[in-house]
Order: sequence, then C-alpha cells, then structure tokens
Amino acid sequence: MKLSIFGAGAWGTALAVALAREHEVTLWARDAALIEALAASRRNTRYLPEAELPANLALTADFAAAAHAGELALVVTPIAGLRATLRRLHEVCGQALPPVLWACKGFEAGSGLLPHEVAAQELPADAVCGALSGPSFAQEVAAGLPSAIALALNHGGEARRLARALHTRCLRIYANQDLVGVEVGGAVKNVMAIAAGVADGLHCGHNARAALLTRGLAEISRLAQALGGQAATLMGLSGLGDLILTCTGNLSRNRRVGMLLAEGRSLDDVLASLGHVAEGVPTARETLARARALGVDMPITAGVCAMLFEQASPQQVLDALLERAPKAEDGSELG
Ligand SMILES: NC(=O)C1=CN([C@@H]2O[C@H](COP(=O)(O)OP(=O)(O)OC[C@H]3O[C@@H](n4cnc5c(N)ncnc54)[C@H](OP(=O)(O)O)[C@@H]3O)[C@@H](O)[C@H]2O)C=CC1
Ligand SMILES: O=C(CO)COP(=O)(O)O
Repeated sequence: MKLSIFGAGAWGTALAVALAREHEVTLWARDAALIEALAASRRNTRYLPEAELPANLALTADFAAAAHAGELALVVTPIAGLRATLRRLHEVCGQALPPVLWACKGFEAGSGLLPHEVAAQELPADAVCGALSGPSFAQEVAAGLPSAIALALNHGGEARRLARALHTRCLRIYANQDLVGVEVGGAVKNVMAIAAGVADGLHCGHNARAALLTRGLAEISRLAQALGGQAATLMGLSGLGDLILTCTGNLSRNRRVGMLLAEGRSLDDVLASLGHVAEGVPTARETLARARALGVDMPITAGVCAMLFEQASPQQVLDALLERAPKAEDGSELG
C-alpha cells in the first residue's frame, strides 16, 4: 500500500520506519532543512536519533507531492498542526482525498475539540477518517519491538480493511468503532501521566501510583461517556493500555514533565528542556473545560491544571487530593 505520513517528529518517523518494512511510504516534514538532513544522514537526529531510516523510505518537504503519493494519509503532527494539515490535504486532493488517519493525542487548544471534531470542520462529510492510537513509544515501534494499537474510523468496513492492511506481527492493529472513546483515552492519559510523574517525583510510592492510575481511569471513562464514548473502550488499548504505558514508562515526555515539576522546576523551563511536544500540558486545560461544561468531576485533571496554570505547588495539589472527602468507588456521595 502507498502511505503518506505528515509530520516527521518522533512518532511520524517511527511509524514511517515501521510501515516502510511492508509498504511504500513517503514522509513529509514542514521543515525542508530537516528533510535534507534526514536524506543526507538517513537518520532523524533531531527527533528519533536511535532509528536508521530504511533505504526505501521517500522523504519530501513538498506537501502536494506527499498528498498525491498516498492511498492513505497519516497525520502525525501534534494536535496543534492537525487542523491546518487536514485543510491543506482537502485543498490539495479535493475529490480524490484518500482515507485519513491521525495519530495525534489531545483536545485542540482554544476550541477544545477532539481530533474527529476538528476533522468534521475541515474535511468533507463523506471523508473516511479516524484515529490511530494506543500504547506505543516511538523508539520501541521503530526498533521493531511488539506493540498493539487501535484504529478507530467513522466507517466500520474501512476500519477493518485498513486494520488488516496495516497490521504486522510487531505493529498489531486492532479495529475499533468507538472514535470518541479512543480519542478521549489517548488525550487524557497524557494529563494523568503528568500527575503520575509528579507523584513519583514526590516519592509517593507504588500504592499511590496504582491509586492514581485507577482513579485517573475512572475520570477518563466518565468524560468519554459524557462525550458519547463507550466505557469498554477505556478498558482497551487506547484507555487502560496507554494509561499504564505513559504513567509508568520512563520514555514518556508527559511523565517527565511531571517528574521535573516535582523537582521544583518551572513549567517554561521544563518545556524548553524537553525538545519534544508534551500534549498533556495544553490538553489538561481543554479537558477540564469540557468536563466542567458537561458536569463531569475530574479532580486529578483539576489538580494538574492548578499546578500548570495557577502556580499551585506539586505538594499543594497532592494535599488537596488527599484531603478530599471519602466517596463511593463509583463516584457517588456516601450520603
Ligand atoms: N512519540 C511517541 O511515542 C508518540 C506520539 N504520539 C502523538 O503523536 C503526535 C506527534 O508527536 P511526536 O512526533 O512525538 O512529537 P515531536 O515533538 O517528536 O515532533 C513534533 C513534530 O511535529 C512537527 N510540528 C509541530 N507543530 C506542527 C504544526 N503546527 N504543523 C506541522 N507540523 C508540526 C514538528 O516539526 P518542526 O520540527 O518543524 O517544529 C515535529 O516534526 C503527538 O500528538 C503525540 O501525542 C502518539 C503516539 C506515540
Ligand atoms: O503517547 C505516547 C505513547 O503511547 C507517548 O507518550 P508521551 O507523549 O508522553 O511521550
């Protein structure tokens, strides 16, 4: 299959390396100098230095050429770049728009929209499109280590066809019909990973981390259901799976943000030192706004927002969470 990947950060590069083992892949980046460097060294030293780029991987900074090259477009920019990339794809391809998958995780800053809601504003109503999301650190996927991710589409038959076409022994693709659940799981686990990094940075212990993941999953699930997703999805790859990976794996950038905040570093300093996107930061604010509009209680997310945007210290946020009144495990009041 001919695939075009838009975005040559860590994840776009890893997917390109993995998918080029089976497919004809073109990787596009907006930065022509980056593409030149990749072509010269066959390595993305800026975003994924560990991986060698296979000889059959085509590289380009020409958006239209990449758009026309693919029978499937994969948008792997951060969510901040999703809207512009979809708009450009539609402009360039018109009626010939191929199926589009996005791999970004988050709510769009400013609008608070999930990726499929952004797509509904930028692509024609009959576009076949959806999300690729799940527990998948770029370095491990590029190295060919086994991973499993979900593919959720607005068209069930196409989801199954594309899952079959993209599936490999090491990059296992599971079709899913719950686009809302898959997107909410992928977005909000990054907020929880910041919280988990803080808890571990404050040496709260293993019990605390397990409690945080479990109560975090309850928050994510409440929000997903209020937005029309299904609870079962959040027990799957793009819910529990990605939550475990990102909250416990030291390769996570969002978890690293939390750990550095717990050391007393400022958010600006932490983000400047990261060298990569940390989607949980802008998404925390949007998650909380959407939750509040829907009357969904998300105390961990609120704590992360207080720390990121209201100068609350990690210890103050931890204390506030621990001082909450007891509740039933399903979130109801004890009465
Ligand atoms: N890394 C991972 O393991 C995984 C990441 N993801 C998700 O994939 C998305 C991308 O992450 P990742 O590749 O890791 O991020 P990185 O920080 O490694 O790279 C970001 C890339 O996106 C480009 N970019 C940034 N803003 C825009 C924009 N507005 N328009 C077009 N391109 C842009 C950057 O280009 P430039 O250099 O020009 O700024 C760079 O190539 C995120 O939503 C992330 O949550 C999902 C699964 C795994
Ligand atoms: O989404 C990811 C793994 O599934 C990557 O997480 P980070 O963005 O926190 O590194």
